[in-house]
Amino acid sequence: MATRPPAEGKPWELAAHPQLAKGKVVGVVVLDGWGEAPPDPFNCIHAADTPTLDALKKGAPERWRLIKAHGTAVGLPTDDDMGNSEVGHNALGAGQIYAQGAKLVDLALASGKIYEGEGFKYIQQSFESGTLHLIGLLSDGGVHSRFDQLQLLLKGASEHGAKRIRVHVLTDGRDVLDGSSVRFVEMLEEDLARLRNKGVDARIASGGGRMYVTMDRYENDWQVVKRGWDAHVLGEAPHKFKNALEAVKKLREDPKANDQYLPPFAIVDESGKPVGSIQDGDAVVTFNFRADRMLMLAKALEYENFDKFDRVRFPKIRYAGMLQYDGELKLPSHYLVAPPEIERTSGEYLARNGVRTYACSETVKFGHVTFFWNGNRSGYFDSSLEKYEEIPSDISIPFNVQPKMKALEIAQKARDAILSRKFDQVRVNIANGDMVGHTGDIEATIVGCKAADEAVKIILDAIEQVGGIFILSADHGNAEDMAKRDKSGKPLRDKDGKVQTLTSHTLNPVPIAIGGPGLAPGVRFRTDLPNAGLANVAATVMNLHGFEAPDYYEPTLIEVVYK
Ligand SMILES: O=C(O)[C@@H](CO)OP(=O)(O)O
Ligand SMILES: [Mn+2]
Ligand SMILES: [Mn+2]
Repeated sequence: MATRPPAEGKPWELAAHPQLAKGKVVGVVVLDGWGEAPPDPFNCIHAADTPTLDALKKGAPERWRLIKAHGTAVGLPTDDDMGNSEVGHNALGAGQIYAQGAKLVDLALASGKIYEGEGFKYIQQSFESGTLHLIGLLSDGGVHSRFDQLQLLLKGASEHGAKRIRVHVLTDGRDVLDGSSVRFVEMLEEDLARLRNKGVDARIASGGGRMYVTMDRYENDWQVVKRGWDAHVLGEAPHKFKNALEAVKKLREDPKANDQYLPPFAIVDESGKPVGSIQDGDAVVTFNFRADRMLMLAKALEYENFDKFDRVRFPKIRYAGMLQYDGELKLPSHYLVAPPEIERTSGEYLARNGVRTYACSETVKFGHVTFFWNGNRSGYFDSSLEKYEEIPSDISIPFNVQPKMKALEIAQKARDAILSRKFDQVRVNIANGDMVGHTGDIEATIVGCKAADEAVKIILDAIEQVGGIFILSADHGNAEDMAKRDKSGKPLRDKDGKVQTLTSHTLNPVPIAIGGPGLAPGVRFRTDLPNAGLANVAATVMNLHGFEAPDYYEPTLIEVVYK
């Protein structure tokens, strides 16, 4: 697994592909949360009417195959780690496999290097007289954060001088089972009790469900972050409890409540005063390693000038992210672990070789085909060649109520961009399989999958009209399996006999298909790369644009064979 590409000093100019012509319009479609699994009542993709994708599958094995989208194939610590959008789109765009945030944090904690870095030394200056606040997702999903890393950080910080620690917990239920928040809070309380026994004043101070409190992304809804700010920083929330276990248990009693959407809560003392609001002189660490859903809070914590909501108070704190979340904005400016240096992405190469790119998605996935695709870098490589367009997502409407999301609008934008002939690459992310899949609502997910298929048809028709090429794949699984299963693959049932809903991503491979009238007749998938994964896609896309990929990229999936 590379930590840096061996590219230093290499030219940016890409060699012409010996057999494939330049100048074709290439449609790049990423279906979010769209894996491949056996037919089953809990496989929403199978259950949905998806004639366009079914037709592509018939092109196997020459023009349809499966590729890996989880675990070490995308730079995660182990092959038990499910895929996710960040690592998935990073790999798709970068063409190389990088040790990702989760892995880098593991290494830094295991070696103790995390405590020697600039970021830790910076926050450490607050330990003598201030409180250390840890804010993040309470989960072992491994997508945004991991509980064992929080445990190690708590222990390490206390051993390195933190005397007063407050944890602000965001409950998950999206990367882990709904209801697991209770167990995570219990486990965290056990750890904090151990710290108290050692003389550290350590407590949970506030919290809320990740989708309703704090962890919004791509500036979809600043109110989500404001709720978090109020609870974590100001210590103000509509619900007040004496401890966090009582909080999650009580708040979950509402029949409509779930971990993802728990309302914000603050922990208060006997006199009703918050036990852990954030004050001048305190240190704050956001302990998620993944960027997208921490960036908005990072802005609120770090930017002196900020107008997204009224912060009421802007305490003078020492703030560090677990990682630096945005390499272009250099945000946060202090961080505990250096992020993967994702360089020489296909987006940058293609821009430097004159390829004109249009990228589009709706807000909730917009950064996936731009920021993540380009190696966690915001902005354009060359604004004269690129156009990124965002379609506003529905706000405050659950995705199972509006499962078609903006699939049609994205497809129409892509169609127009293709037909305009102003772009060589038209890249989209279609969100339904993932966003609706995360709700755990099977019927709605089936509707969402059908809408995604219809969107694909619009894009493929446009490619047909301009004599172009398409390449379609996905970033990880989700909608193809909505049941938690035992080792043999049988759905697990709860105590009432109901099948346990799987709201998370999966370990499944994802399909990849190529086609279109512009694809040279002899192009087919190679058969010598059975273990290929998402990182092999970038070289493939470069070939479709008529270029050879750099030699240090993961190999292309295609070959040209004249029969
Ligand atoms: O919603 C998210 O943040 C993650 C799941 O935690 O999904 P994705 O990786 O598809 O963005
Ligand atoms: Mn995704
Ligand atoms: Mn997802």
